[in-house]
Amino acid sequence: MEGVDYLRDERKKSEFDVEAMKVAWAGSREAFQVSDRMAKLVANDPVFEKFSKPTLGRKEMFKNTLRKAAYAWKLINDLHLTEEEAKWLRHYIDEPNYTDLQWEMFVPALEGQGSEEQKRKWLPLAQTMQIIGTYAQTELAHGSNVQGLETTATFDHETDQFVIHSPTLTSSKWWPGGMAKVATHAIVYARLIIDGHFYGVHGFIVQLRSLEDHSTLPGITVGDIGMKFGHGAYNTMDNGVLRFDRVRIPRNQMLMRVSQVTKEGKYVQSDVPRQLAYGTMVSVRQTIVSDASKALSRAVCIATRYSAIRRQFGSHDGGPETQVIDYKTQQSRLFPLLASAFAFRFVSEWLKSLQTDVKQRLEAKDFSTLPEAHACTAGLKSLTTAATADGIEECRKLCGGHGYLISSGLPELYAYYVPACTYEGENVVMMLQVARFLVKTVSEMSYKQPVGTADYLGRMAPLMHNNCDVQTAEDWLNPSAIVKAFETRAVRMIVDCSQRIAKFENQEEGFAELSTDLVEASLAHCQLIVVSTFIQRLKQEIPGKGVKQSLEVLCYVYALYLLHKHQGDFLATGYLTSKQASLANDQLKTLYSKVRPNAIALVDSFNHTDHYLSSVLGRYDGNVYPKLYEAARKDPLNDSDIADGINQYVQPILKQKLHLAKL
Ligand SMILES: CCCCCCCCCCCCCCCCCC(=O)SCCNC(=O)CCNC(=O)[C@H](O)C(C)(C)COP(=O)(O)OP(=O)(O)OC[C@H]1O[C@@H](n2cnc3c(N)ncnc32)[C@H](O)[C@@H]1OP(=O)(O)O
Ligand SMILES: Cc1cc2nc3c(=O)[nH]c(=O)nc-3n(C[C@H](O)[C@H](O)[C@H](O)COP(=O)(O)OP(=O)(O)OC[C@H]3O[C@@H](n4cnc5c(N)ncnc54)[C@H](O)[C@@H]3O)c2cc1C
Repeated sequence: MEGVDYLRDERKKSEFDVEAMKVAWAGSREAFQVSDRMAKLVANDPVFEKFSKPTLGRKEMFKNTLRKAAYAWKLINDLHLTEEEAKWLRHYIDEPNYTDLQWEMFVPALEGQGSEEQKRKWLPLAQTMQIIGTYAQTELAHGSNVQGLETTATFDHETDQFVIHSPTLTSSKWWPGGMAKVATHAIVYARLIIDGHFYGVHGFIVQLRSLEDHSTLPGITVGDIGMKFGHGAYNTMDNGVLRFDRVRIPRNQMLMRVSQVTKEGKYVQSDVPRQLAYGTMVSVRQTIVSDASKALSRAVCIATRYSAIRRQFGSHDGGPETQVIDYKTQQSRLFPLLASAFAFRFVSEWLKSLQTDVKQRLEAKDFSTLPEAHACTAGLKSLTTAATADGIEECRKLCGGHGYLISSGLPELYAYYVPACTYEGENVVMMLQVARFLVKTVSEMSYKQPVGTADYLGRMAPLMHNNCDVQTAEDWLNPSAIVKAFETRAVRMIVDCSQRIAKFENQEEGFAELSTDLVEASLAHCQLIVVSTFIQRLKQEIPGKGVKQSLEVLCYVYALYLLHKHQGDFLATGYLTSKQASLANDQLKTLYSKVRPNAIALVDSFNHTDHYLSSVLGRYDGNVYPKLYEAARKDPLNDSDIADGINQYVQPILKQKLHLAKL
């Protein structure tokens, strides 16, 4: 039998309706249709071919990406694609480039932080790509600490302008995507100075390049910061370095929604919180959570299909060897990742709806949910990107030696994905933001009832004293037992930290001293959000034969896997006994055997095309070995029998050996 037959047999074992599961994964039939249409459009167009990418040099690779981005823009216009369709199109092209910054950061920054007048002027230019923008916040010496940025924007009363300046080497903007070679404009974050007074960091729209010939404008020095980790992965992007030598911009190019500077040089704070200036980061963090489920599902799809094809050991009487997916150890590494992909998908949908709600409230000047939205996006960004990056690497290992080949698709995926743990808020720094929110919520509880994702803190008294009543492994198949365990663990960890901080004379010192425990408590809070969201999702109607049941199994796998992984926390907080933790682990093993017959159908439900996966190991048809052989034959080193350099550097050594032998 060949891989093709193995996957065909696997698909026959499925106990649920795969087409209905595709809709559940996508969120709705309409969402499925849009993404499916765009996936096929990209997969079937030779312009978007990407198998040759790993063999291209940096310049060729960059140019190739520009060509694809230009073609994509043409398609978007010619086919009158909607905003949603255009997003999916860019997603499936699967090559980081300047348009990510244009659409995910530049346009949202204008929308979220521009005044009505500024939006009227700049948005149409950006939305029609008459200008191309980037988000220039991070500097050589400061990324996480936004208030520590050094670039200055000094108001000049006489000319009614701001003077943008890089006073030190370390103030050079460093990292912004698309900035080195493409962006014509940037939203530059700088210290606002009026009459020698510092008014905090603000965003300014600065033109970098001529719209006529693309040359850099006077006073601007800009370039690429150099090659990044993983050959093809993120090197299609021109992350840049930028310096300003007293560049002048009109006063009305400071983003003025949150605060304004008048012609007289007066600083006026609007009636909106200053944190709205961080709004672009909040919205992109939500997109990053959604991207995590896509990246993880991609790696899991490759590893699952290959695990069903790969056979090692266990042959009796000349029969076939065991599929590696049947090894319990393989299942215990793979299936929690499969479950995590679904968990992240559902939590990202929930986060999107939270974001929409916050946006509507902000328009009505209701800022009450902003701190929670910030904590949720920061925490979930951190949780999902860390788990996804680790998960992709685990999938590579699950594919054995072949996972190390570029043609497996996994090394490039990892290298593309792993900076998500750093960009848009370094993950530990983000978890500390969650901790601030939680500690503050606890400290305010005497006069303010916690709401939303923190409402369980309001049920602190029972959660501090209850014990788990699970007696059998079956008892763990109960959503309320699971939620209660996660709530109790989180509440006890948060309260413990809060009480210990309170003992310090200086609370900031206490926070710093306990920061490692606080990060763990924040993780416990975020895991509770993901688990609860999954459970809530299952309370909704989910059509299709066996779909809900399969998702229920995955939900329990996700929750009990976390419980097992973090059982130290659960035991230390005294809610569980070691017997109950061990029962959870027993149940987890039973659940793996329920996932097993459905594993291939579950990864088929992601609806990933072979083009998107770009993996010989993860091919839909399972024809792995012939295609691996074919891919290897195509390597440039195999172009000739005798490679360049052999006659020059190897033959002389061989000949010298002959000479020595004669002696
Ligand atoms: C459908 C198809 C889909 C396709 C998918 C395609 C996906 C593509 C994904 C997009 C890829 C885009 C490319 C990647 C680009 C990366 C861009 C970047 O990295 S850009 C660079 C990214 N850089 C970073 O991310 C930098 C990270 N650093 C920071 O964000 C800040 O410096 C800080 C938050 C750490 C500290 O802030 P600081 O002001 O010093 O001080 P404090 O801590 O004292 O906080 C004071 C108060 O403010 C509060 N608050 C804080 N933030 C927020 C907020 N956002 N909101 C609200 N509130 C907030 C905070 O809670 C506190 O409240 P309270 O206690 O007083 O009540
Ligand atoms: C691929 C990529 C693309 C990017 N694109 C952009 C872009 O388009 N625009 C842009 O402006 N920026 C961009 N960035 C920059 C990115 O946003 C920053 O790198 C990120 O915010 C982290 O900041 P940092 O580099 O200063 O890390 P640092 O803060 O220097 O982190 C170093 C270490 O210090 C720790 N640390 C820092 N502060 C604390 C603290 N308070 N407590 C405990 N530990 C701490 C961190 O946990 C980390 O382990 C990009 C980065 C990458 C990698």
